Amino acid sequence: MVTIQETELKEGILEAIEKAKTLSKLVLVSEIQEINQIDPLTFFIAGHEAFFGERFFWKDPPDETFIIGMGICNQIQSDQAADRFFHVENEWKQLIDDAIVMNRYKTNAVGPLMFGGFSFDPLKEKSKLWDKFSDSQFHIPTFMYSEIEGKAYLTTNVICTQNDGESLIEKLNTERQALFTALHDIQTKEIHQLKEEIEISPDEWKENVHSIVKELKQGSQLEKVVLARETRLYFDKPVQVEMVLAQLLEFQKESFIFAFESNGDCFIGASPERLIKKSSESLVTTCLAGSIARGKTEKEDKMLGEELLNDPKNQIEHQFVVQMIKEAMEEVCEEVILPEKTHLLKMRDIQHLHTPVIGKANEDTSLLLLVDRLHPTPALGGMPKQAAVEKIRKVEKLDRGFYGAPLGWLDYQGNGEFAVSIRSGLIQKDEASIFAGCGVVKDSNPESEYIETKIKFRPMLTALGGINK
Ligand SMILES: C=C(O[C@H]1C=CC=C(C(=O)O)[C@@H]1O)C(=O)O
Ligand SMILES: [Mg+2]
Repeated sequence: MVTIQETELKEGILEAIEKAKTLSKLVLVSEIQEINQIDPLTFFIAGHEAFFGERFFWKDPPDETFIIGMGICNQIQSDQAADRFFHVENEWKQLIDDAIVMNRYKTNAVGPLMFGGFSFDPLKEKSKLWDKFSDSQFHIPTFMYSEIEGKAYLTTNVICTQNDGESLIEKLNTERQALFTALHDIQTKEIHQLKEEIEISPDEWKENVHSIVKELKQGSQLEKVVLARETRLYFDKPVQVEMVLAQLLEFQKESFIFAFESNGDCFIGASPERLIKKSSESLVTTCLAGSIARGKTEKEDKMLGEELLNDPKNQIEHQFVVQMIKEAMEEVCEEVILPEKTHLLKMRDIQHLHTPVIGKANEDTSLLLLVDRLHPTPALGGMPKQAAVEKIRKVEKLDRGFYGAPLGWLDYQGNGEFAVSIRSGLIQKDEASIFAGCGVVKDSNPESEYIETKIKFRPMLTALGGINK
């Protein structure tokens, strides 16, 4: 049980109400305390009754950072396409500029933090699929459990207005107590079963790959276009997000694992791809493109890895990403370091060509500025960026929504991390959509690319119960 330091939070709230009166605006109060570790998934499950639809879950690949949010204390959302990254950053700054933060810890990812992301392309014609999400959507949680390098913290955030009074403190305390009581009363529920799996227009997708290959060969300005597709799944009862998360945590340990609930739907996945991480001035990003299956034996797996490393088509696909990310990083960094040789990154179902890139950011470089500069990398868009995005907008049947786009967190000190939200799906009660795409270059073959997307569906399909483990 956490001991709640009521007095500190109370003082903060009373101060914030006064400040709200003086400034005639909302004031955010944030209290942070170190607590005993709680299993992150258990904390997420504990919010099922009281905070369903208002939760998020985040884990990074080395298991250094777990962030679980409950309740929406405030949100930043918009469907505005122009300058959307700048717009979100501005709103965030305005909120935290006047915030009262009671933080004695020198740790990232505690205190005021917003979690969320952006759609892949705000100019794509909208379908019903993503009507529960805005093009830019971030939640500032009421309660947040952060586990950072083995230490655990609880943040409590509250927005105060000039009309609030002491009853706000009582309400918050009751909610917080209920959440911690629920930790000891986790009930197992009957698991959903997959009834039907429908690939959306696979032949049309292959036709699209074929046409793009033809265009690339004819010497258009385009050099690479990533094409994605969808599989729709039907279940016998509502999908239990918690069970899917448990599966992802068990089988996709090398990935970012995320869940983001919004208005009853849940965007969830296990992505191996980091877009950008910022901790003070230190930056880390990843070039990830070029894929092959895992082998059934160690020997076969090694052989496949070697084949991938030496395959010209996959190397070209990968090098477009390296080229673009290197350029982007050089614009905003004092120094950029990347290995000379491409590495392999192996997950349970797939292996990729991988080039990690690190840099030291110039002083005025913000995380969202970097997200803006990098999204979409040629691992999800293509080369050149603008022409590829326009091509995808025109020919792709899928409304990508949040798939393939930046998803992650930003704290009040400017630190944070965004993944590229691939190997993901959208859960909608007793239905779900899962997404997968492929980098199409001159030497692509529609059938092989199709098989590659089949492999990329596997992490989500397994987690949803569609493939026996
Ligand atoms: C677009 C996806 O993967 C990207 C990331 C790694 C490898 C890729 C590839 O080899 O095509 C893709 O560029 C996806 O998983 O949906
Ligand atoms: Mg590929």
